[in-house]
Amino acid sequence: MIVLKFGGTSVATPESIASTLAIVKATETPALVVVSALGGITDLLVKATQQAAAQDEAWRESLEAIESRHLDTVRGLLPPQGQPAVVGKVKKDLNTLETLLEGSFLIGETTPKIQDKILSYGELLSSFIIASYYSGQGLQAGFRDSRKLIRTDNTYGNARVAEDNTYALVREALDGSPPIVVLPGFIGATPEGHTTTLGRGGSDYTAALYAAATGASELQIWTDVSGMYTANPRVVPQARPIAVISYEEAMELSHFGAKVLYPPTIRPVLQAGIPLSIRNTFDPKAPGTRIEASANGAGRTVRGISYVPEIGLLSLEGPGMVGIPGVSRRFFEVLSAERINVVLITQASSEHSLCAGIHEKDLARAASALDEAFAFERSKGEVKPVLVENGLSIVALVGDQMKHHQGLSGKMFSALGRNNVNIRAIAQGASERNISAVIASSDVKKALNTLHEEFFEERIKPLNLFIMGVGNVGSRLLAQIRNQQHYLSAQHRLQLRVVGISNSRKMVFAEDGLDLDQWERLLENGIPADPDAFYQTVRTLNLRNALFVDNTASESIAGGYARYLQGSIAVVTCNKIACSAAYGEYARLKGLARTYGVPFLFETNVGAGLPVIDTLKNLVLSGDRIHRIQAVLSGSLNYILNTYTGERPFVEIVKEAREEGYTEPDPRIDLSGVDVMRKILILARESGHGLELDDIGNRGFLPQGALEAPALEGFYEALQAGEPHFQALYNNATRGGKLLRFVAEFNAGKAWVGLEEVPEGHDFFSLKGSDNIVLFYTDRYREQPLVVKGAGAGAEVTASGIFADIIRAGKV
Ligand SMILES: NC(=O)c1ccc[n+]([C@@H]2O[C@H](COP(=O)([O-])OP(=O)(O)OC[C@H]3O[C@@H](n4cnc5c(N)ncnc54)[C@H](O)[C@@H]3O)[C@@H](O)[C@H]2O)c1
Ligand SMILES: N[C@@H](CCO)C(=O)O
Repeated sequence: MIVLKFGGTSVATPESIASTLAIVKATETPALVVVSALGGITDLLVKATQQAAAQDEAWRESLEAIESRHLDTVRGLLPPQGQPAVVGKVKKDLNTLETLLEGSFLIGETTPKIQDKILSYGELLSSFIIASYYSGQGLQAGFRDSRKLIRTDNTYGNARVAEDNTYALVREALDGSPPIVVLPGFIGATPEGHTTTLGRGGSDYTAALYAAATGASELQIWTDVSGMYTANPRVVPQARPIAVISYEEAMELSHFGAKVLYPPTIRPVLQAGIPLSIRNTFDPKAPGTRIEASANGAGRTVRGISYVPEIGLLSLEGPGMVGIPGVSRRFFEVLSAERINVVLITQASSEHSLCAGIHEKDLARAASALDEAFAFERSKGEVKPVLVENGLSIVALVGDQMKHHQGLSGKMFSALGRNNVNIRAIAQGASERNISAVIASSDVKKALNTLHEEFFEERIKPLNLFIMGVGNVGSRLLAQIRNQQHYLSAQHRLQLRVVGISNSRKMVFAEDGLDLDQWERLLENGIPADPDAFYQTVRTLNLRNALFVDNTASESIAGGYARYLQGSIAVVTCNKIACSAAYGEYARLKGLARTYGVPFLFETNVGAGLPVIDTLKNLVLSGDRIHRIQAVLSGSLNYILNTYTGERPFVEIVKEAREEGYTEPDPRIDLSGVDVMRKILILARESGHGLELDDIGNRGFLPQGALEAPALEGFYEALQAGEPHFQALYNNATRGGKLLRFVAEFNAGKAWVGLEEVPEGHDFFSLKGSDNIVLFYTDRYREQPLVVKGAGAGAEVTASGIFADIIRAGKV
């Protein structure tokens, strides 16, 4: 014997009922098929009853809707010649239903007993129609009325089943029945024959009773999802069905949104050791979830993640609670007297406070009852008024095997912490089957996805990027990300999603990631740019593994890093302003990154894509000490000084460097030496020296007045006018066989930058194009420095340096 149960969604339409036929045809026989009312009918029956009891004439419309749903179903399923007999019986039942509703309407009330009778027609009609349909399709199928088989007490609405009595009746009644018997779920009857209903999850319970009574080989619950999922798939799209789960785990997980099963109802089959599976009527090939009395040892430690929304916390606190027996008893007695369900309890061993999580709707009632009960202690200052917090939810890891593994709660809380999810309360019972955390409801989506990723997704980790600045560097970065997306997800399990983009005019967001083939068009059609609104959107979207990338040269954007870091959002930047601002600001940002455990990376601040800062960090981390740094750190100046021979005007070459993307957006920052000052300052700071920009000497080489011009055009004119000055500099150097280099030096705690003539054989002499070079002299590299050399400017190499920082941040 096998028992199949089809829920309301599986029998909602003629098409879905046809799907059940295919499943029943393929199943072994003998089989019992338990069905719910056609989807939506029970709600309509409840509505009609309430309307009738309220003497609202609209009950007739509800009844008409009920009638037409059933008659349409008959017409949709049965051939014309088979319809009259079935329609006749359906109409007869509908007439009785009408009489019952009419009665309620006339008296102006209903009772639980009448309500049960009315509700029973949902299942009675569906099972009869389906049995008729099956037999018309060549199955040897019959119908039995569950009211004759399931014996209950008279607790109408939630009747208790006399199981032994029921089992005997079932065995007797089914003896000699056809291979397939269709039965209504949810209903039973008292010994006197009065109709009753079985309460929440009633049809599952009916099916479990039939399976236990007949000693079935399996109970299959057919629904519209492919089993119990690792998390609610509506919140966590990557959630997947759990293959095998224990009864206890199913109980714990049953809290989660999509209520596939109400586990208490399946107790009879588990007691009888009958396996149960949850299957999808609309995807019958999917294996679904198998629930076993004990699935110990099989599969993972964490079986699923559940959550309970709309939770409030009550905290009772005060010095008068310490060491006084009976406080918690009174606390819970008050809640119990108010019939308030307690969902979660915590008390610290200091005994100074007691905290309970309850459903939000009960919060105000609970608080006033508790305040009243502890009024005396409050008046003496022994306890404080009850603290009430709402807007909370519980997220929980569930798994029988968790108790055998240390480190799971550590992993859970650090994953949540990394993503800025604040934990308000924690509970873990000694069974260790469930670790629960109370968090803000606004964090639930992020928390569930984070935990799912941590415990179930060995596959792909998403990185959610918010990119500010899409000029030379930013646009190259987007192109590189687009080209590399596939490789990263295939080879490194990283899914890069660009969720937000802004330039100084427009910004655009897409939670699932912008299409990088058309980001220009999307941005152009975006909303007006506003860095504060950008930040607010990042916070509102509240995505895990979020990264803010700054490709601007803007001071105000750099001024916003702190708020991102405080929100546990990593910051990657090629903008040098923050790290070369006042030392206090630099140190504050690094401190925030440490405090919030989130990366703050700026490798491209020095040497563009070259690994200069990373090399320096590794030297310092491994205990080396930096004595001296000698470097050429300006790609644009090196390009200009390498290209200038006195033949073409100096200013023309400056403009060329700008067009090549070597200079800052404002080339005066390069030509004045400020860019190089910033870079050597950052290297000095990373070496452990708290220098300020003003401490750095600058032997500039521009003609007088060039930097005083208020606008770029005036600056270019001054360079033009200063051509003889540049020629003289060039000639002086080359006359002695030397070359001009703009160098930077840090030595014994001091730093300076300036133009120098370097002779042949010098490390800087052969430096080509826009190359940079950095020589580190340290404890370990005393005579022969550690050298980093290569292209030190250009949008492409800079973008690749930012990209490397993004990956570094993503792998943390
Ligand atoms: N070019 C290089 O070789 C190189 C190397 C290392 C670092 N960098 C740094 O890269 C950064 C960008 O350089 P670029 O050449 O791409 O500049 P760019 O002028 O081409 O692009 C700057 C981008 O930032 C946007 N922007 C500016 N101010 C903004 C604001 N307040 N709000 C929003 N968006 C704003 C602009 O609209 C533009 O999209 C600079 O900080 C520079 O120091 C460049
Ligand atoms: N403008 C910078 C870009 C790299 O930071 C330079 O010329 O080196």
